[in-house]
Amino acid sequence: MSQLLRQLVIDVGNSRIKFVLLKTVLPLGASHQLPLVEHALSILVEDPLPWDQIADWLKPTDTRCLSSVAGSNPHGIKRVLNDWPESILPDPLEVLNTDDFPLEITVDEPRKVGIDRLFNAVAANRLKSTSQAAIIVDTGTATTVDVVSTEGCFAGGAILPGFELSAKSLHDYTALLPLIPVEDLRQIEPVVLGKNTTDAIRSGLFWGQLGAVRELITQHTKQILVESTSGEAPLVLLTGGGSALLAPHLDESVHFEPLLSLQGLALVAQQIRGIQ
Ligand SMILES: Nc1ncnc2c1ncn2[C@@H]1O[C@H](COP(=O)(O)OP(=O)(O)O)[C@@H](O)[C@H]1O
Ligand SMILES: CC(C)(COP(=O)(O)O)[C@@H](O)C(=O)NCCC(=O)O
Ligand SMILES: [K+]
Repeated sequence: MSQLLRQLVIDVGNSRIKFVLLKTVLPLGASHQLPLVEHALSILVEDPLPWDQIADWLKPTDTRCLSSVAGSNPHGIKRVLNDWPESILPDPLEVLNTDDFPLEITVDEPRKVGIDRLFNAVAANRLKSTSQAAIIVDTGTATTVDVVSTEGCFAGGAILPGFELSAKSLHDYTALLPLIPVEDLRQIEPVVLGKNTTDAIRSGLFWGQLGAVRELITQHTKQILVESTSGEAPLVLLTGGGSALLAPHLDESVHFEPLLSLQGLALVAQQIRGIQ
């Protein structure tokens, strides 16, 4: 008989905290599936925590619900845990660390890799075929462009400033450049040839980030194909808070999965519980 597993997962990043309620139908069927998103919201790290709204997500059912908290921002995680409303949200509460789950990590210092990058790799392993590598673009505070090997190992990648961080550093480290809100990039596609300071910054932020991501995908793909025995093109996944801006401009073969690391976190919690 099939059973429904609900999971509340919370990913605490450097800019935003993401809250997602996911459901998985057990036993797991086709392997190429991620937990399904029922509800999602994100707040700035300093905003009040939206516990009442999350409790409302859980009200309509009495299905069991696992909750997990993790992310790349230890200070933010502490705030979430200290504020945890035990009376309205379900225990048990799992707080995941890099050591908590099985994923081969072939980099110099595995323990130093951001856990959000590893959750992406776990989710990518669910989506890719066993003869294929994966490239994951995650546009958050930092943008990461990472590689998962054909064998499913987190193999490393590249880290660069994301949209908002780039905008902020142009303003903070120059005398004359204004702060450009990232919302400006969402509203209209920036012109390439900026005729004033603001348009020139918008152009650099948008087309520069897009160009960097494209080039890193190209370089990773080249390397993957050199090392590959199957010759299969990698699965390219796009995620993170800024991913909707890039999605329309990337190749159609790129898979847009805006909540990939939260789904990866849910999969890891399932593994730890022996649910899969
Ligand atoms: N609601 C939003 N309004 C404006 N920008 C957003 C929003 N959500 C995400 N972003 C963009 O995404 C980035 C944050 O993405 P996210 O993946 O949540 O980052 P992190 O995990 O580092 O907190 C911001 O820097 C911003 O560029
Ligand atoms: C690269 C990151 C800052 C990305 O975090 P985010 O932008 O999602 O908040 C984070 O994964 C991190 O702090 N990593 C530690 C260093 C590493 O991954 O090698
Ligand atoms: K991230």
